[in-house]
Amino acid sequence: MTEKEKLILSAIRQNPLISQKELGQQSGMSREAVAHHIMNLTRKGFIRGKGYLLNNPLEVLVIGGCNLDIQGIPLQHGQAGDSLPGTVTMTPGGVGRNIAENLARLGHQVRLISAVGEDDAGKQLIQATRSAGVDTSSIKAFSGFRSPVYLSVLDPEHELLQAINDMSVTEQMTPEFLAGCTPDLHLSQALIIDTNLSEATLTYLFQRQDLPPVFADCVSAAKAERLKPWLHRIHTLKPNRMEASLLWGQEIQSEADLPACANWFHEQGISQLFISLGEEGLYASRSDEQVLLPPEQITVASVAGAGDALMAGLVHSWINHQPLVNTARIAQACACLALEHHGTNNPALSAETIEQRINA
Ligand SMILES: Nc1ncnc2c1ncn2[C@@H]1O[C@H](COP(=O)(O)OP(=O)(O)O)[C@@H](O)[C@H]1O
Ligand SMILES: O=c1[nH]cc([C@@H]2O[C@H](COP(=O)(O)O)[C@@H](O)[C@H]2O)c(=O)[nH]1
Repeated sequence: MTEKEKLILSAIRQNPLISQKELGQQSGMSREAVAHHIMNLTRKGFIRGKGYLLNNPLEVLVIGGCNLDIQGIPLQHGQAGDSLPGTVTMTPGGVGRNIAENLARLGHQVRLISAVGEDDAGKQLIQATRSAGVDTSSIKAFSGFRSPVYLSVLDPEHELLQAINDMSVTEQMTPEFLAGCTPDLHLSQALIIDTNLSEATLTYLFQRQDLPPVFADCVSAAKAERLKPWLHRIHTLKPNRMEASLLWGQEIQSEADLPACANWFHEQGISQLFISLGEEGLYASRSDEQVLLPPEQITVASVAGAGDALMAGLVHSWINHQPLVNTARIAQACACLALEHHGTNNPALSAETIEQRINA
């Protein structure tokens, strides 16, 4: 797509009923030149027809992991090295996929770029993600690979004991692969990435000049380090306490350390920082405003997916121009809904449920 075509497409995206004359005035081109570019955009498949209806209007793009989550919870404590009766569940997961699913449930147009294996698990993951309302046309099934699996074992109180991720196919999301599925990157209102992406792929993305605001999820302490060279390119970052300490290079020992930590992130170029503090709530910071939100009193059914639902709430609030305190409350409500559900994502999530919850 040429620069002029990009200009025209983004003006049409803002106002699909815009006239060719107005397009010409906005872009400094003659009406004839505009008509020519519109014809080319239609030919290339970006415009569907009269009225300039955009093909696949994209609000949010998510690039990240798509996993099968297998979770085991024993009924009682036991000895290490022994097996125990309990429940084992299998649900769709993966940080990027979870965020995309939650965003679709919150009512947004969202496309997920991800990689699975050419196997039954991959088919089920794509099907479940599509049923939740996500555009799955950019999830590729790679032959010769198994779909990614995240295996977690909780204790009888539902706290995470240990988890293992087996995600080699995720490495297939190479710069070349991403280049092929992101010609329209500049059209989305936000790009959400997770650190399941390799360092080379993150480097490719962060060096692009057509990035919309980037929301980054650290995924885990082991993977958070991948973001360190790119903090100046990130609009919104959501680390938990451990991940924030690791990136900051100092340990957050108490509440009193949070403002200094947030300042450091803002100095690196982050506009919005949200540190998830587990059962201690959520710390939110923009350069001129900070808030420490106390936790909601809830009964936790499963800890998995809370941070991902929180991230979806952050994107949702940003698209809706919410002030910081509302943003934190909405995002925390999304996280709590995930925590109250047995499984990674709560199908009861919607913009209405969240509004009712924060106004209750
Ligand atoms: N036990 C809990 N009770 C109440 N709220 C919780 C609890 N655990 C987490 N939360 C809420 O969910 C958010 C995300 O959870 P957390 O486990 O910190 O996410 P992450 O996946 O980022 O580590 C927290 O910031 C907090 O608001
Ligand atoms: O290295 C990774 N670990 C874990 C996940 C995903 O993170 C979710 C659970 O993490 P949390 O409890 O932090 O929300 C699961 O869906 C799991 O598949 C992932 O994408 N990559």
